[in-house]
Amino acid sequence: MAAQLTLQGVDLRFGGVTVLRDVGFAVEPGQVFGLVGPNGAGKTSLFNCISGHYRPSSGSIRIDDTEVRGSRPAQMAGHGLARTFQHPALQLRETVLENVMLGAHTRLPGGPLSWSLRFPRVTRSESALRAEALQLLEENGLGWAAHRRADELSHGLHKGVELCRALMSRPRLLLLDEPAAGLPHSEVEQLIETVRRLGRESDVTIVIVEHHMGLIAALTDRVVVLDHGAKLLEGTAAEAQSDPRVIEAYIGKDDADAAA
Ligand SMILES: Nc1ncnc2c1ncn2[C@@H]1O[C@H](COP(=O)(O)OP(=O)(O)OP(=O)(O)O)[C@@H](O)[C@H]1O
Repeated sequence: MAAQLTLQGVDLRFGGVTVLRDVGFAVEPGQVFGLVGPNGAGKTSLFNCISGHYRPSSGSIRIDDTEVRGSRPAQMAGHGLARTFQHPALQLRETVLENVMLGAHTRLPGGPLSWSLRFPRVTRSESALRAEALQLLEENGLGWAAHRRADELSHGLHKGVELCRALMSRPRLLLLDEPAAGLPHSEVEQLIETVRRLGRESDVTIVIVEHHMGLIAALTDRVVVLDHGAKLLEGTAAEAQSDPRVIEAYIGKDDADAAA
């Protein structure tokens, strides 16, 4: 079942630098939720807190009723979380199919010993997961690339492969960090269709960090705007786009006054 994500009072400090200050919001199960804000606002840092890559200095992060603040990334996978990164990190010398199958490691029976000894139940599960990975690639227009090495593919296609890898864990909560960055217009349109389909067909809650406001407006139910590590506004994408505080945060007060 799609997850509910609740953040309360999340602070993140590195030494004397405050990166996040008292951030709180709730994402309801099945929502597509946007996290926007100018460069350096703290969006990726907040994703890192949710996915266990950073440990918040204080505050609460709950998935459904479970407190997960301070859990490590591998434990977060157990809570149903998967994410993509601003800069996809694929195993470049492996095939696209092998990369996607890596996303399913939490679903293989046994542990590293039974995997390396290739027990029959492991090989049976592996072939079922291989078929599933191929189907995911097909659904996302990447079936043709399954047996290519990852380093033969463009940056845009890496993003598609990374999304398939995240989906292989069958997440209940999916974090997408700037999925449209560096994509040409036609691929952004395709990405919007893909995320819409996910929202319709998969039981998953999606949180997207993105600068592409067209994508945010097309996909999200609600957004939070971060500025200087704090929540500036929560509302619909249209409300965010027309709010003077948000315009000022993006373009600076003097320019906002001049444009008014
Ligand atoms: N590990 C770290 N150590 C120190 N400072 C950090 C660390 N990670 C992030 N920061 C700082 O936190 C602030 C927010 O960075 P972050 O990457 O989260 O912003 P962002 O909103 O995702 O920006 P962008 O849109 O440019 O990706 C920046 O000032 C950054 O330098």
